[in-house]
Amino acid sequence: MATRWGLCSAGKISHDFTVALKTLPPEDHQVVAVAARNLEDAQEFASKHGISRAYGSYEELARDPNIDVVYVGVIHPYHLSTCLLFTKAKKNVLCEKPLAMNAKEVKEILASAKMNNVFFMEAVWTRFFPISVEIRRLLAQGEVGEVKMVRAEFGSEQMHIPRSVQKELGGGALLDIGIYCLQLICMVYNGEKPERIQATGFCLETGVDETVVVTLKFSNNRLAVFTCSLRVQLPNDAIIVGTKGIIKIPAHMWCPTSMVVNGKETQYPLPEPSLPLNFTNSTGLRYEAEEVRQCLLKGLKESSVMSHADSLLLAEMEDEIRRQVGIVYSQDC
Ligand SMILES: NC(=O)C1=CN([C@@H]2O[C@H](COP(=O)(O)OP(=O)(O)OC[C@H]3O[C@@H](n4cnc5c(N)ncnc54)[C@H](OP(=O)(O)O)[C@@H]3O)[C@@H](O)[C@H]2O)C=CC1
Ligand SMILES: O=C(O)[C@H](O)[C@H](O)[C@H](O)CO
Repeated sequence: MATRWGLCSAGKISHDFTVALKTLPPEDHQVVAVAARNLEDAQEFASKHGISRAYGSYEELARDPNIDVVYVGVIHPYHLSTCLLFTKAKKNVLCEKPLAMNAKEVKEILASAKMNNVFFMEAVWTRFFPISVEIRRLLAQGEVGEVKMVRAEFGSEQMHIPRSVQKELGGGALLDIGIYCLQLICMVYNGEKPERIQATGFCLETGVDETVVVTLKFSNNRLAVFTCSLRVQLPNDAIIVGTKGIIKIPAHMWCPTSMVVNGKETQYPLPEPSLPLNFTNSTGLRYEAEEVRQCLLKGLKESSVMSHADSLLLAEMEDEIRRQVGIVYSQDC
């Protein structure tokens, strides 16, 4: 039976997610409903994508009994309220990254998911790409020895995008794109808490971070460094250096289609989209969707690849980095 998806928002990433689902077998994944703040937006989205039900409020989606899982694609200041709405309505949820504005909100969401006994996952889509699966296999089998250094970058010019730069819309490089570097580091170091985090950077006049550089020290003198920026395009690659070898992830490290292991490159092409996409390589959103389906089929409440503990660790590290750089959201007060 197909997994029946309901979409919360008719925005840009909801469009890409829907296009990505269409690259999977229709007997496995169906979008059956979309909800937006305005009914006209939901209806327009539904007609563009051939979705049967359109709602003019998120509450109506929460009341729809014929949905297996809700995809939350609203901007991040609204992740807390929407996730609580759906978990309390006993809906399984896949919520876009970052899961929330801070660790306090993340804890509230995860507690509600647990209390209501629903599946819940932060949509860190990178973790489900075939390259990420292969990296985890290579690391587990010791192919590059003990990892001593991870370096990652994500910088792109986003000064014209309101939600990237305005504080009340959840702007800031770290939460929007730095999170991809941080999640890679956490994945490689197996969810270990760093012994030390040192962050430096600066804010825009709006009070959100434009560019941040972070170094992290883990046990046994293992290091990581990452840069994120809303101002400049960076090489946007990543490298994992072990005592016996090197894994390189060329751009775009957050949605990779090629990898170089000890000098040997392998390509992992993505399926072509049926409609133009808003973001780079978005048909790769299919892999996280399939992970959700597999978890639901097994009756799991969380994914072992992007667990609740992984989301909390990310949020706590983001809080610490923001504390050092001086980025404060209204949600922190
Ligand atoms: N995994 C990935 O590759 C990507 C993930 N993302 C994540 O997805 C989320 C949405 O990003 P994106 O789609 O680009 O954002 P959009 O600007 O397209 O907004 C998404 C939706 O959020 C709601 N929204 C927007 N502004 C407001 C507001 N001022 N007040 C209340 N609700 C608002 C709207 O919902 P409605 O339709 O109901 O009106 C809107 O459609 C972010 O959290 C982002 O981090 C974004 C891009 C790529
Ligand atoms: O998750 C992402 O990839 C980012 O949110 C977007 O791609 C970025 O903000 C460009 O708008």
